[in-house]
Amino acid sequence: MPGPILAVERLSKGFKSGGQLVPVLRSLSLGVRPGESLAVVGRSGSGKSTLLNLLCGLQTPDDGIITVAGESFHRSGNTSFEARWAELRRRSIGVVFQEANLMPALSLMDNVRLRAHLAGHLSGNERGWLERLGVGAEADRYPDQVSGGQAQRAALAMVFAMSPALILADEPTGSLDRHTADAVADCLFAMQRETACALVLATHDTELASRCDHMLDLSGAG
Ligand SMILES: Nc1ncnc2c1ncn2[C@@H]1O[C@H](COP(=O)(O)OP(=O)(O)OP(=O)(O)O)[C@@H](O)[C@H]1O
Repeated sequence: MPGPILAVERLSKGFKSGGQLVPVLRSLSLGVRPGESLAVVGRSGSGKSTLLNLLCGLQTPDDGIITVAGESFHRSGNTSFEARWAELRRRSIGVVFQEANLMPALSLMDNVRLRAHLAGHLSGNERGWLERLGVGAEADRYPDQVSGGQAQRAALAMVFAMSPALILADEPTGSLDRHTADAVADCLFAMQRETACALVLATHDTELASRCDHMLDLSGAG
């Protein structure tokens, strides 16, 4: 069995409030292997987004070690810490948010091309990713000319076109109606299994969470 793409050891994070450190995550450990998916659930404010931010280096832990695709980050990171995280986000970590973060001045196709190019994975088959995600016909449209569901499919095409080792998805279907959310989730899980990348998905949606291989409930983790 392959080793984990993502490994977290004794991760802790808190925020200062009224001069006191309020713990959000306390000594959390987890691992996700290639092709595996982990749902992160928990009540509002339990730390789901904080965990995802830590897993892509957008926030710094108070303690613990995060290893992504063989690169380890300790709390006491040296001066190359930011640059190493930026490089990992560019090449290996695909991030999907609740709202598709497409460049408004570029067509869906050029958004996918740009993301693949930045990751060093421009293959010439970027239209193929849009087609597989069901938005091939919209490839030449701009983000303000497509629906929320179509934009989110394009955001997924961007992520898969970069051939990531790890996808972090924060409420990826949270802004969509049930029918569209299910269709987008079908695409996400199908492509994730096919490409054998690891997926960490934060959600309030228990139905969506139950489609993942494992579940981590952060309620009471702080
Ligand atoms: N930059 C920050 N400064 C201070 N406190 C913060 C900061 N970011 C998050 N918090 C606090 O940390 C806790 C966890 O927030 P987080 O956004 O991770 O929760 P969540 O589980 O994603 O919530 P939701 O489901 O509502 O999106 C909350 O109490 C929040 O107020």
